[in-house]
Amino acid sequence: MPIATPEVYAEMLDRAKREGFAYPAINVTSSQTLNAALRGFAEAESDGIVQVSTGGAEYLSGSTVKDMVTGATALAEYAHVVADKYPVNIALHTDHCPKNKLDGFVRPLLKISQERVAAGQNPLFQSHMWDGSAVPLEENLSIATELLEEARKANIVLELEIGVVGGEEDGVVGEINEKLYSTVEDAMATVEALALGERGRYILAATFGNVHGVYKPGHVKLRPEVLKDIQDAVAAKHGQEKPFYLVFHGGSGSTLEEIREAVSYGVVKMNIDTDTQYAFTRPVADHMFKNYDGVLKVDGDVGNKKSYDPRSWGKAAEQGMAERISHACENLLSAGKKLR
Ligand SMILES: O=C(CO)COP(=O)(O)O
Ligand SMILES: O=C[C@H](O)COP(=O)(O)O
Ligand SMILES: [Zn+2]
Ligand SMILES: [Zn+2]
Repeated sequence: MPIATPEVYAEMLDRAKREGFAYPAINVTSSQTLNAALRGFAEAESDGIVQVSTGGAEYLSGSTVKDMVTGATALAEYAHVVADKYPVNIALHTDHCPKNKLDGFVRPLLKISQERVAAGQNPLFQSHMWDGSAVPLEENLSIATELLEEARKANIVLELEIGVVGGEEDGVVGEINEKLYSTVEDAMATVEALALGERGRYILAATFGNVHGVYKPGHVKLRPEVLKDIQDAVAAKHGQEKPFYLVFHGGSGSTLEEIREAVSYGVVKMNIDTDTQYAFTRPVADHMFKNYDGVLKVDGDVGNKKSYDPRSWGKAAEQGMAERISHACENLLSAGKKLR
């Protein structure tokens, strides 16, 4: 299928909320991890979301070039070509973008899509995230208002974040505190500033103890009921059931119970990176250890071309990552639900 059009993406999100499932959103950093994601979604017969972080985009441009817009554009153009060969709908998204990177990432990408739409084409990406969790809520929502209008002009969905996700991204490392839980007041202020879709479509990363990465059991305390409280409070005031389309960050390492409970409160997108990174790298480690004297020229020998050809271990890596993604589709109940 071609990459999801704005209409198909809207239908994907609406259907997920209506039918109570969510899409995995998989971070990719190369054509190969993208191919793995497409394969994983196709094998699960699930539509899905592929996303690029600012660091991923920089890496994609070439590790010495380091230009986020170049890398994100290249990945998206490549995806627009190869996605055609898979029987599922894939939306392209960009992940966490803090304030100091907006001018070098989300704003120029929005401009590229606005130009495409003005020329009668579809946008390059279907959604972008503005991560204002490091600035005060008022400023977060004021920047969100401006970006929502720009996104609307390009038929793009905006993701925003209230509360803070733990881990490297938001600089909250090691500590678990109340900032990791969004409040009903934050949610009310969000609706005040952005309405509920009438001024442009957005999805909301409301946090409930989420932390990026995988930790030993007991470290992360997810409280999905925070999402229910937020949905119920806004529903009571605005008369819409489950008003927000919610995003679950830090999906790696979460239990099936936590995932299913969050989905039941209106999560439509769950980000997974760390677990799929491991699933890609694990078979490579296996290959290198098992073929030690093939990938290395041990004791003056010549090694084995078949062992060090990047395709030989790359295929195993893709398969490992694809399997983890199919598993995520089952956990999130998107498996078997591809639109058409
Ligand atoms: O939230 C994420 C990307 O935005 C992914 O988090 P994990 O690496 O914990 O899965
Ligand atoms: O937001 C978290 C994702 O895992 C992205 O990570 P990254 O910035 O290292 O690419
Ligand atoms: Zn954040
Ligand atoms: Zn995240």
